[in-house]
Amino acid sequence: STLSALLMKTELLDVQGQTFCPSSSCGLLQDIRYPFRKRGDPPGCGFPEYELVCIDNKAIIYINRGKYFVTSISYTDNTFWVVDANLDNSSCPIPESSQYPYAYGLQSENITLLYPDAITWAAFVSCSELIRSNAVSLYTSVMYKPVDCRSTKNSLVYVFITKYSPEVGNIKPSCRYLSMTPLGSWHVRAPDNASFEDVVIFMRNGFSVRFPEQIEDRTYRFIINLCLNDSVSYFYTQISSSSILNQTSAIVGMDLHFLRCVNDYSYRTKLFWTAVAVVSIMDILKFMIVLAILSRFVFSPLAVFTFLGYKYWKTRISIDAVEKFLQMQQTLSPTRYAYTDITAITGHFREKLGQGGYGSVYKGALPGDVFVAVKMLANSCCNGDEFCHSPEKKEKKKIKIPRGPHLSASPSPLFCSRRAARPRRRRSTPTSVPRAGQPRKP
Ligand SMILES: Nc1ncnc2c1ncn2[C@@H]1O[C@H](COP(=O)(O)OP(=O)(O)OP(=O)(O)O)[C@@H](O)[C@H]1O
Repeated sequence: STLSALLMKTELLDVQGQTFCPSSSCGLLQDIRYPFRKRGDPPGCGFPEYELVCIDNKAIIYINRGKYFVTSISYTDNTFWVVDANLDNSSCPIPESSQYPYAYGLQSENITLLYPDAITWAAFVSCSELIRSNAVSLYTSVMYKPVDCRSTKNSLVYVFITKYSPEVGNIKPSCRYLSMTPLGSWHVRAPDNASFEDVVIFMRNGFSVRFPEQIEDRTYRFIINLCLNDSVSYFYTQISSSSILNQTSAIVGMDLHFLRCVNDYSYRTKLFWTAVAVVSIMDILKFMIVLAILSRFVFSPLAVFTFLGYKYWKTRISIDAVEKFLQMQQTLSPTRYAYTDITAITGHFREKLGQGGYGSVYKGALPGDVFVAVKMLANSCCNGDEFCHSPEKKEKKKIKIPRGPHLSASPSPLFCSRRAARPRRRRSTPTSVPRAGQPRKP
């Protein structure tokens, strides 16, 4: 069903309006298709030898200029059943064939395609002498059965059954050949002693014709070449189309087109399924090759570029973090304040927060209500060296640990590092500060 869907899809994709060889019917005869063709079908449909003409709901085929009705077709057995169209409706019909006696089957020099599937044949002869008893031919025994309804005084008509190869060359010297016809099929054979009445029944039923093997080989090559050309031209047509849909469907459509073509000419035969298998394998190979090419030239570079991009992005992020940090540090750089500023910031040293080793710490407020602690050096022994040395060290230390919690600490404009070279810190006690609460000018 999937395949049918694909084939139907291909039908939809066929924008060229190309005509394939759909099966047709004629009267009761349904599903007429490859290797048959109907008169008027496009060239390439079926074979000329298998051309059928539908007249009055009857499918007619010409075999060696003989006209026959096709009554049934068996695509599984590669046979079809025909009845002589010139057989009259009288009770005394004989084949009207004016053809040369069949050397073998129905073939002639020009026609090598159609072979009867019948084993038994009826041969009609006209003799100048009475044949009294069963005659024995050179190779096989044949029984001459009189056809009284066709005989005259000077021409006595007989019929005899022969197998495989008609015994035309071995008829009696007093007899001349009239006509012959195959009877039945491989399975349905006329008995050796069949009477004329029996032969009439057989003739009205017709005989089976098969598709010979050698045509299939020739046919296979023909079909494959035809369908390859067809699908290639389909591909170029699609590629040169202005529609993107058509262009993208060119590659897949080409395969489906090919399969559909083979199916039309060789409906679900061994050839068709072989073509399906070959096309499937080719498609898998094509897919793998395309995948390998894409991996080599697209996916691999893409993965490398993605990785490099990711690395670059990560680096940018960390650089941005450092830049941000450094910018923040600019606001922490030491600022010189006048004493009047300090008094304004601390509100005239209104609120003392504590006492350190070097001086008292007061609460202050910078513009924008930023609260700071202000230490007033009251007990410096080192001329403010602490203010000069410690900030650099502090900066470096901070860069190494950019996300430390101290970054968000409120800035202290008068910040004094404990790492500054100074004497071992003394515990701050009120008694150790000589002028606690009386800050001197910094
Ligand atoms: N930001 C602040 N907020 C509130 N109080 C503070 C603040 N900074 C300092 N103090 C008070 O001031 C006192 C002295 O602080 P400081 O940092 O000067 O101590 P220290 O390190 O012992 O001094 P030094 O470095 O001069 O030896 C603290 O004990 C604390 O009570």
